[in-house]
Amino acid sequence: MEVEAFYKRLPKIELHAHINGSISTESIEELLAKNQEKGRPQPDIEALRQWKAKVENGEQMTLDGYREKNIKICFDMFKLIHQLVDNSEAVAIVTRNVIREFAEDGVKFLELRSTPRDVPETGMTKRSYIEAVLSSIKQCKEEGSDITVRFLLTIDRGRDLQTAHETVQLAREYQATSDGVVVGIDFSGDPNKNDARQYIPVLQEARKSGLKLAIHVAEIPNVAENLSLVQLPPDRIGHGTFLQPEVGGSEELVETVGKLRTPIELCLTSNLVGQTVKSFDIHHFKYWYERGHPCVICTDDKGIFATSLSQEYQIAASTFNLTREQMWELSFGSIACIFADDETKDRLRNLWAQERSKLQSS
Ligand SMILES: CNc1ncnc2c1ncn2[C@@H]1O[C@H](COP(=O)(O)O)[C@@H](O)[C@H]1O
Ligand SMILES: [Zn+2]
Repeated sequence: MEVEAFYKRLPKIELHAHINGSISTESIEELLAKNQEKGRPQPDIEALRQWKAKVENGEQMTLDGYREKNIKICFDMFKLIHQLVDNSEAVAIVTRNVIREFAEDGVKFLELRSTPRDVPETGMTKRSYIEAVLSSIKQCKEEGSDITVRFLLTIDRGRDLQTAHETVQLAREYQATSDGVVVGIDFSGDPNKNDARQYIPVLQEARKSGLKLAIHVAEIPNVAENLSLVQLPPDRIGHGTFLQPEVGGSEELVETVGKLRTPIELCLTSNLVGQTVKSFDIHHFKYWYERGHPCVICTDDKGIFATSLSQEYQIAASTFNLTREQMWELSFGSIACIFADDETKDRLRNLWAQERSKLQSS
């Protein structure tokens, strides 16, 4: 079987996908058409179009030494997307499309994450935002999509503590009423903003309520901050780019994460385009994978980085010379890292076994 077809057919787990960062070009067009139809003002997203065109052509990847700049541009892109996704209907459309796109790419279990926003001009509240996401997850389930979806509410480190606290309150509320769909908290946002340590009590409070914690750690170097975050400890680490001493982390960071065996969500293209990693061959995936540490390959923002999960698997396999068998094990091993009960994990493991025999016979 062709490489591309193999990685698409391989059953996969996606655990690190920001809803708005995952927006496809088709969704952008759909939202613009909707605005037109309803006579709503169109946001100026020319810079977003240009960025997407460049990333699709691989142009952003050739930049060197532009870490701060590229990461900064990513956050400017999120602002533009947020201008377009400024009402509950748009949130529902993007979520529905993102789920369908991941399902189409062979993802069988998906944890989405998103920052609840209110936009008074359109009447969107944080609650209607969350409900729009939940309604699309429900709709996809009712349509019989071959994918299980869970939802994490995002605390944006660029916003204040009060907002973070409110997000935890909302997560608690929906954890109790969403039929098991809301399972935890994602801590993310511009890593250059604020001191993450101030959010630790709020994150601890979330954990006390039984919410799982997926925390962006070491997206940029900062030993003191990152040490406090890994010592929480989170249930999963996002990125973990600067944990090792060789890249500006520390022995203590590596030892702590290694001892706790905190799974790491690794997003190769995201780090390359964001320029926190200079080339695929030196991506920290290699370090953690070779140590036998729990590693999960993820996309982060497939819309902003013009990628797909099957493409990320393909990149990891070709960069590090991994066999299809090893990639299979990587995908299978990711089941252990999902935020779900043992019954769900067992169901997925059975599904993987079925898919394996189908793949072998084709
Ligand atoms: C590039 N690496 C990253 N590092 C940190 N935070 C990121 C991120 N990529 C995305 N986000 C976070 O997700 C939001 C967009 O999705 P939602 O509107 O929440 O669905 C961004 O505004 C940012 O806060
Ligand atoms: Zn992320």
